[in-house]
Amino acid sequence: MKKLVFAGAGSIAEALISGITQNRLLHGSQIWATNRGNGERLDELNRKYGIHTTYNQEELYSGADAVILAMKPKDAANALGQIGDYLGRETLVISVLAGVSFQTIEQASGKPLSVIRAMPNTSAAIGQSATALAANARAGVAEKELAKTLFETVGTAAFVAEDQLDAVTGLSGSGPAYIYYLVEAMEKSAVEIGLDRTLAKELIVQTLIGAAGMLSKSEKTPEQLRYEVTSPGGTTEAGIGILEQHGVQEALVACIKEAAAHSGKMGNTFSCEPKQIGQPQ
Ligand SMILES: NC(=O)C1=CN([C@@H]2O[C@H](COP(=O)(O)OP(=O)(O)OC[C@H]3O[C@@H](n4cnc5c(N)ncnc54)[C@H](O)[C@@H]3O)[C@@H](O)[C@H]2O)C=CC1
Ligand SMILES: O=C(O)[C@@H]1CCC=N1
Repeated sequence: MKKLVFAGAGSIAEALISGITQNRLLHGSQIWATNRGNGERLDELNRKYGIHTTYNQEELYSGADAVILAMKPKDAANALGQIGDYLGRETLVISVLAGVSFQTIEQASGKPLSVIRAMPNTSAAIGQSATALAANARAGVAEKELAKTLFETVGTAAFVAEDQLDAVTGLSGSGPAYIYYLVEAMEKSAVEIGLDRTLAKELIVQTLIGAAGMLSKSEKTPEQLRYEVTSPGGTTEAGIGILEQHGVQEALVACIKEAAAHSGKMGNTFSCEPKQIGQPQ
């Protein structure tokens, strides 16, 4: 790949740019980005990663091998309406938009496009995303390979059916936020029980890394691993008893189901006049 374009320059675009450049799949000079009008943000990305930034659509899209749609779903109809004219048939469109279907993307662009939908997460910034991908019927073997290589550079990547993507979004797209929420509570309580904030952070982070390593390397289920920590009549049992009283596991199940359902609804915030695919613009 010679030229990769980001339409949208927010959190997920930066996480991907960071992971892609750190892992040297592409040099910053091969990456281009634009946003809705925040020039300072584009300057920041240019300084940090050496990428090109522009509001000139012709310059942005010409010769692009792939364009990553990385704006909010509600802004995508407008964006696709504008950029559809600049996308060549050979340009692969990669959408990270939560909940927006292939059909909607093609209708909004008014063009038959090779589209790959991807649901990464922000851990792409350090090469640790868990990404699920789905390809439309026009995306061929080479396009799928390109997308897989791109997302494997920033973590793991696997193809799923399009109808699985809302579930993936609720689970692993939003997933890092659930973990950070838990860590916020662990940090708050650590200070309240008398630990130094810096020490607490080190202990929490290593505990997470260790638990993630056990989940990944051990053949035991999470439940078995939890039982091994929980000495009868001990501290873990006392603590988990409080989580059970508060219905924390049920709350987490409801959280993930709600996030997945919301992903499905996000596609509906994308409203556009359907264009006839294949008609001249
Ligand atoms: N933040 C995350 O962890 C993840 C986000 N996503 C998806 O990525 C997309 C972006 O999310 P964030 O980065 O969190 O949002 P954000 O709000 O941080 O960034 C959105 C960017 O899109 C730009 N934008 C808006 N309209 C535009 C237009 N017409 N043309 C070009 N750029 C335009 C904005 O200026 C901004 O740079 C969403 O669709 C979301 O569903 C997917 C996976 C993870
Ligand atoms: O919160 C969101 O809608 C996006 C999609 C997955 C993670 N962030």
